[in-house]
Amino acid sequence: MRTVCALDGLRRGGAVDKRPAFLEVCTVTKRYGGLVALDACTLSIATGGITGLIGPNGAGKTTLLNVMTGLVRPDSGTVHLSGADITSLPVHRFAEMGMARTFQIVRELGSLTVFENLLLAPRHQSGEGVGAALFGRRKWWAEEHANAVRARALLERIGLWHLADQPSSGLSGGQKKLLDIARALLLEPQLILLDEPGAGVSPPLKLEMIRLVRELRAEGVTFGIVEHDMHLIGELCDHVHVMAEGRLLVSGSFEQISRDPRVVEAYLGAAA
Ligand SMILES: Nc1ncnc2c1ncn2[C@@H]1O[C@H](COP(=O)(O)OP(=O)(O)OP(=O)(O)O)[C@@H](O)[C@H]1O
Repeated sequence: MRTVCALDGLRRGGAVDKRPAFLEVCTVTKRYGGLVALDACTLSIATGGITGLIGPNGAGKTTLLNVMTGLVRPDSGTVHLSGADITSLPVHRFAEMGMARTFQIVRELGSLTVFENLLLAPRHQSGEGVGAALFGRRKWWAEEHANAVRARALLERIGLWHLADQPSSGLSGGQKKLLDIARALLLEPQLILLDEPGAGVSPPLKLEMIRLVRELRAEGVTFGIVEHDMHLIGELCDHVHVMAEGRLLVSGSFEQISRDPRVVEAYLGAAA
């Protein structure tokens, strides 16, 4: 697989990830009025790895995730998946291309049970148009059965099967985050982008999350993780990009970026 855009990280110092890129953003700029949320940002997520995206508040991490998943269109620059330019694709095509994501704040589906939440999550399946209703009923039932089996298997995997019939509004913050990952997994993605998976999650469930992400990576899933929890980043990520003011500041292993004075300065500057 070729790398599409020249890696600015080389010029910025730190260690460049030499593995093939699964997802690349090339000189992406996004403005909100006079505010530059992303400023010619270039970085990549390596195939089969767990890449961390960190940076102080307002650095542009969530905006970048939104651009990567088609929710926000960049003013300029491109997004490439396995070398193909996907910048202008409609948002639903991103899932078909093998991408799924979770959100910083889990969408509330309060009155549904935990199991229903998974059954009603978007997934790849046959259309439900008139043609499908007339000719595809048997196939539709087979798919619904397979979906239920899969939903159960996923709930067992994330340790929430015993809560399947409970309203999802009663779940803890961490359980909701795990359920959101399970919803993403229904798409059978090759790449999952997690937006602050550790926020509001208790230490035992954080361990559960670490175990799940490692297990999925071993099965071949690629991850991109936006996170403020440095313990989670250190435990999971084989490569970390540090963003500041809409740009890539420095990249490297967790150990490398932890001792980089520019990283310390970016965080202290934001706190000042
Ligand atoms: N829809 C929007 N309209 C206007 N400004 C926005 C919008 N989305 C983001 N911004 C601004 O863009 C900048 C980058 O925001 P973004 O949420 O991407 O940062 P972040 O690194 O994810 O921050 P945090 O760690 O606090 O979540 C911020 O100054 C933010 O206020």
